[in-house]
Amino acid sequence: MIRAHTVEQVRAAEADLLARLPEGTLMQRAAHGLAHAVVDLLGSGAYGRRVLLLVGSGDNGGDALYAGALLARRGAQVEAWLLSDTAHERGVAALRAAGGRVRHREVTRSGDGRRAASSTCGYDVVVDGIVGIGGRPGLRPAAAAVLDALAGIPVVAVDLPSGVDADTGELEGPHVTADLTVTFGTHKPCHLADPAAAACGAIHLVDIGLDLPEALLEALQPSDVAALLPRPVPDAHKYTRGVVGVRAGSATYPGAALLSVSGAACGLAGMVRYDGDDPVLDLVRAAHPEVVGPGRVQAWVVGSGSAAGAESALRASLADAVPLVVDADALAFADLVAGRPAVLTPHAGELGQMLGEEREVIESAPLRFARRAAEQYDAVVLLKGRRSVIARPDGRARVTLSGTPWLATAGAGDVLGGLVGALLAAGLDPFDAASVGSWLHGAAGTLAAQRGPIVASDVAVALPALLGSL
Ligand SMILES: NC(=O)C1=CN([C@@H]2O[C@H](COP(=O)(O)OP(=O)(O)OC[C@H]3O[C@@H](n4cnc5c(N)ncnc54)[C@H](O)[C@@H]3O)[C@@H](O)[C@H]2O)[C@@H](O)CC1
Ligand SMILES: Nc1ncnc2c1ncn2[C@@H]1O[C@H](COP(=O)(O)OP(=O)(O)O)[C@@H](O)[C@H]1O
Ligand SMILES: [K+]
Repeated sequence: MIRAHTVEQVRAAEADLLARLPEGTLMQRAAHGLAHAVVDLLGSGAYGRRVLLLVGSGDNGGDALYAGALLARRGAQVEAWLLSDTAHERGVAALRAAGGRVRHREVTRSGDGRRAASSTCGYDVVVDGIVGIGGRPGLRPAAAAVLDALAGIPVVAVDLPSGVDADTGELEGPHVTADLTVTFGTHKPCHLADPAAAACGAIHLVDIGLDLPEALLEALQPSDVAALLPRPVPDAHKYTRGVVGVRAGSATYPGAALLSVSGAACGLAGMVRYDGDDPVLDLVRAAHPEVVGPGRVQAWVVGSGSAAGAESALRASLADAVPLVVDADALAFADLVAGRPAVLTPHAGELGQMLGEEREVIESAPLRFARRAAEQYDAVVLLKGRRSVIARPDGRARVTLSGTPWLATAGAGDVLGGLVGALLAAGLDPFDAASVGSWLHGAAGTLAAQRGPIVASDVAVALPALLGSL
C-alpha cells in the first residue's frame, strides 16, 4: 500500500525523530537519497554533468544544496541559484566547499530570469529546491520566469514540485512540472491526487525513518489488490460466491447493458442476472449465454444507459437490502441511497451536477469533491478520471494509480460499474470493491492497450488475463 500523509502528520513525525537524532541527520538522509536519484536520472554518472539547483529560503533548498555538494564531490559541475534573500546557510557553505558555484538572487530577479537562464544553458538537470512542504501554493513571478526559461531541461523536484498544494493536490497559480519527484519519509497527498500528481512525474520515496500514524489517503499496489481479490473456497458453489444483478441499458442504449454485464461477468462473482426489457436481455444472452434473468442477488448495478428508467430501476434495487453500484442516469437519484452500502460512480461532469458545480471545478479538486460528495450522499464515491478517487463518508480515500488515457473511450465506465458490482456481490465492502474494481479496470485497460487502441469491450475481455497475472 502507498500511504500519503498530510504536512501536519509529517511535521509531527519529524519533530519526534529530530528530538532523538543528532542535528542535521534527517536532512543528510534526504540529501543522500536525492543525490542518488539525480545520478540515476542522469544515467551515466555525475562526472562532468551540469546540475542547476533552484534554491528557496527553507529546508527544501537545504536538501538541494547538500545533494548538490554530494554531486559536486562526484565530479558534477553544480551551480545554485538562490531565489530568495536567504538560503540554508550550512547548505550553501557545503556546496561551496565541494566546489559548487553559488549565484545570488540579483541574477534571477524578476525580468532577469530569462537572461540569466539563456546565458547559462547547457544544464543536464534542474533540481527544484524552491519550496517543499513549507511552501504556499503558487510561485513568485521571478521563480516562474526562471522555470520558463529553463523549459526542456529535465527537472527533479525535491519533496514535491514547488507551487503545488501538498495536502490537497490542488494548484493555485504557477508550479513546477517535474520529470521525477524525490520525496522523503512518506508520500504526501499531492503525489497521488490530481491535478498536482500529474506535475510530479515519476515518484521516488526515500526512507528517512519516520514513524507515521494512520494515513487518510492511500493507493493500492498490485499486491494489495491480489490480497483483497475474492477467490472461491474449495467447497464454493455459485450462490456462496455471490450473485450480481444488472439493471442497466435500455431500448435506446442496449450497448450499456452489454458492457455493464461484461464487467459483471468477469468471473469474480458466481452468477450474473440481468433485469431489463426482453429485447435487451436477448442481446445480453447472445453475448453472455451464462447470464440469467431476474431473481435474488447479493448486489445490484444500476443506471448505465438506463435513460428514463433509471429512477424505477434504482427504487426496485433499493427494495432488496443489498449493496449497490449507482452509475450514470441513476446518479440523479443518488440521495435515495444515503446510508445504504453503495458505490456511486460519477465522472467529473456527473459529480458536478450532483454538487451544483461546473465540471472544471470538480477537475481542479477531485480529492476535495469526492470527499464532499461521499459525506453529503453518505456513500462511497468513486470519482472517475485520470486518477480516480474513491472516498468514504468519513474522509478516508484511495487513489487509483493504474490506467491509461486510452480508457477515455465511450462505455468504459459501464464496464467498471459491472466489475465493482461483482466485487460487492462477492463480499467486498463498498470501499474495497470500488478501489479494487477501479484498479483492475485501469490495469485491464493498460493490458488491452498494449495491442493497440481499445474500445470499452476490450477492457472486459482483458480482465481474466489480468486476474490470472495477480
Ligand atoms: N524538517 C525536517 O527534518 C526535514 C525536512 N526536509 C525538507 O524540508 C522541507 C520543508 O522545509 P521548510 O519547513 O523549511 O519549508 P520549505 O523549504 O518548504 O519552504 C518554506 C520557506 O519558503 C518560503 N515560501 C513559502 N511559500 C513560498 C512560495 N510560494 N514561493 C517562494 N517562497 C515561499 C517561506 O517563507 C519559508 O521560508 C521539506 O519539504 C523537505 O524538503 C528534509 O530535509 C527531511 C527532513
Ligand atoms: N485520461 C484518462 N486516463 C486514465 N483513465 C481514464 C482517463 N479518462 C477516463 N478514464 C477512465 O475511463 C473510464 C471512463 O468512464 P466514463 O467517464 O464513465 O465513460 P462512459 O460514460 O463513456 O462509460 C473511467 O474508468 C475513467 O477512470
Ligand atoms: K520542491
